[in-house]
Amino acid sequence: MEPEKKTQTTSEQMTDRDLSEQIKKVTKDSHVRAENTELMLSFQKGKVTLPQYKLLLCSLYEVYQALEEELDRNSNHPSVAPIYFPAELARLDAIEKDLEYFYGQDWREKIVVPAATKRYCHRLRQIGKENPEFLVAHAYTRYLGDLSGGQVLGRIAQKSMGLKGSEGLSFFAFPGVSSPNLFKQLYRSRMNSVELTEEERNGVLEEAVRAFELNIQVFEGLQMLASVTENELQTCSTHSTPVNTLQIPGAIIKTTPLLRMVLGLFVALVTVSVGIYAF
Ligand code: HEM
Repeated sequence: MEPEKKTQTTSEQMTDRDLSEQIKKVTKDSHVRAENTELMLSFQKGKVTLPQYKLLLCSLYEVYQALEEELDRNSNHPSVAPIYFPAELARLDAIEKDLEYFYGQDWREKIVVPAATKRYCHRLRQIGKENPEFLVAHAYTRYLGDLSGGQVLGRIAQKSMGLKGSEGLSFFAFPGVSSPNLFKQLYRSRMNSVELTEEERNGVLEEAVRAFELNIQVFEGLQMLASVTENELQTCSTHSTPVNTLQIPGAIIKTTPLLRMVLGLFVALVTVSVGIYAF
């Protein structure tokens, strides 16, 4: 039998059969696409605006809430236990802190997300119930991304939005991880220790590509939402009383009664104007 090919990295011994290598390989093109979305390009060029960043935080809140709830619920599952690192990686509390900083104490009532974010969360909850072994693909995509490019992006974001210190940027900080590179090595070795059948392994690899795709769709949805909200709909929403949603193509915005009234008046005015013009 042919020996497994070894790939030497700085201090790790990897084989082509390692999940961490396979997953990196199958998502390589998706990573390039994700990096080149308009939103990520704005980040890299130091052009991310505060409204864009606030909207991104809203979506990250929903995504990490779903991801971390499903990881917690399945923490004893044999495919999840090895990669379960809530103390080091969990992002939800940090995002909540940032949202409170930007939106104030009633931030929960101001969450605005594109429809793509809802789809991403729906998928996370579905696999949490039906295929918990796929959670490794989603945890990899988000957490290793946050520990890699995310670190640079945090510093750029701080500069481009003129934020002082680390306020509003908790999302990028991992106080429980002293060396992101060493931690990534540990994480990869834990991924490689997950026992998967051939079918499950293929499912995980497919799911990783899907995870990147879902992220790309969120970024595209956010870009669209930012252009609509920047001028008109900056303060939206209420979570109390039944949640109301306003559908603009590809987006879900929770609206206040006042906002709905203003929009209603606007539509009525346009209708009357068109009527007068036609007359
Ligand atoms: C501005 C956008 C981005 C930049 C500049 C960036 C940059 C990087 C860099 C420099 C690495 C380290 C590569 C290595 O160690 O070989 C990395 C790794 C990674 N990134 Fe990104 N990234 C970006 C966006 C994203 C997004 C949007 C995601 C996912 C949603 C993502 C997921 C990952 C993952 C999972 C890894 C770990 C790869 C591995 O070692 O297996 N990245 N990124």
